[in-house]
Amino acid sequence: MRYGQLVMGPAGSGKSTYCATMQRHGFDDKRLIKVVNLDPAAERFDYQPFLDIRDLIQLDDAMEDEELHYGPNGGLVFCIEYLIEHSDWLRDQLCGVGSDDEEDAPGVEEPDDDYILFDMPGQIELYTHLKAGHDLARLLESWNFRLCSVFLVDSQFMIDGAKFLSGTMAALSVMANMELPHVNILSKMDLLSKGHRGQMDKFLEPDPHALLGEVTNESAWGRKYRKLSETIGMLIEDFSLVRFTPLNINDEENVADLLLMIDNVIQYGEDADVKMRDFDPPDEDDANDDDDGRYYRND
Ligand SMILES: Nc1nc2c(ncn2[C@@H]2O[C@H](COP(=O)(O)OP(=O)(O)OP(=O)(O)O)[C@@H](O)[C@H]2O)c(=O)[nH]1
Ligand SMILES: [Mg+2]
Repeated sequence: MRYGQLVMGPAGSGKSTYCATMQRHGFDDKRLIKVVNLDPAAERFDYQPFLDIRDLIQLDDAMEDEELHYGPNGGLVFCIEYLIEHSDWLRDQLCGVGSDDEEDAPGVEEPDDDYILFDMPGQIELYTHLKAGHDLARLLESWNFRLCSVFLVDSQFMIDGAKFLSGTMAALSVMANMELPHVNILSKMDLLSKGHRGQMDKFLEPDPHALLGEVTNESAWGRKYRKLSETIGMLIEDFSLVRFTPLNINDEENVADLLLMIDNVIQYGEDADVKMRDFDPPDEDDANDDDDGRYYRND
């Protein structure tokens, strides 16, 4: 089985830093977490990429091409579409050259629990409404990846009601478009002042009505479109659609908890063998033993 996180979010929200942090955390924990760079415009990152889209196509290729003449934004979208059109390249790199997973060819060895983070570009429309992000997720799933969308939003942009709503709507669009289990992260918590950190608490278990009160009283626009804002608030609340998990990359416990949460979402580790051990027969009145006198342990 393969496990993957598609790490998405607006430009500069901390995606590459998140990948580097998780890889380092895994390393300390003797756990191999690979990172694939899918940002054709990336210049530097602090992780060891297992695979790099720039070996297939670079942003400059799309921008300098005589016929294409893309600007940086269209160029980026072109590169991801190009990657999907050349999915053989990606599959060979991810699953081994000549691998034929789609047909479940006999003799192809499945790697044990491959765990891969995909560091995506900050071109948010790739995930909110274009087909490219959605298609990439389906491709990976067809190669036996169990995936989770990880959507990062910079916590500094989420400190008032209006910004929170707009970040929430972006997260909702990604959820709807990607059709994957989804985790939202408030990144860069270490940069928030103490005061702002306190303010942030109300967004972690959001009460859309309270937030909307704040939004709708703020401006003439807010008052005029009060009903619309209220309906959006109800949508968020009724479906419990959006939750954010804060991340301070300097707090190891925070990093470990977040990774565990995502592991649970993609059911990583649940297929591990259940090991049985014999213990001395427990006391007669010990209520915790199993019928056959054995304890079960999953380690
Ligand atoms: N203090 C602090 N800085 C951060 C954190 N995450 C990212 N940064 C900084 O924010 C800037 C952008 O971070 P990246 O990780 O490159 O963000 P990105 O989302 O990969 O950016 P793009 O790929 O350009 O969209 C860099 O200067 C990082 O050092 C964080 O958790 N704490
Ligand atoms: Mg990046």
